[in-house]
Amino acid sequence: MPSEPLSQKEIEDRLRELPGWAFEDDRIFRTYRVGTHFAASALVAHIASVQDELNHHSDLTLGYNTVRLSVNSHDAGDVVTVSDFALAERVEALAPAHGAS
Ligand SMILES: C[C@H](O)[C@H](O)[C@H]1CNC2=NC(N)=NC(=O)C2=N1
Repeated sequence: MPSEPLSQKEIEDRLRELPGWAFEDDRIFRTYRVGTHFAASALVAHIASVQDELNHHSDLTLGYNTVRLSVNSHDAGDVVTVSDFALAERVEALAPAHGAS
């Protein structure tokens, strides 16, 4: 069942609880910085596992020591929904164990 698009205010209210996350071009996104390239690749693998669990997938970009996550909900017409924030909250919870900031 596709989620409903969130309003601009709902997005802004939710982003206030997610430092480091931002909204642009109908997506929410964040860049994590980690200590090494291999640590960044491990973070990508962990995020991918959670995305499969949630059946909600972001665009993940692996840099030298960064991981950029950008996501919206395709089934709602490529706009931001609660599913995107559910993923963001799960990633925020797992990131510290990877030394990500
Ligand atoms: C068929 C499969 O359940 C759907 O395509 C899932 C997969 N992952 C998804 N990821 C995102 N970001 N949006 C979706 O609507 C979505 N739908």
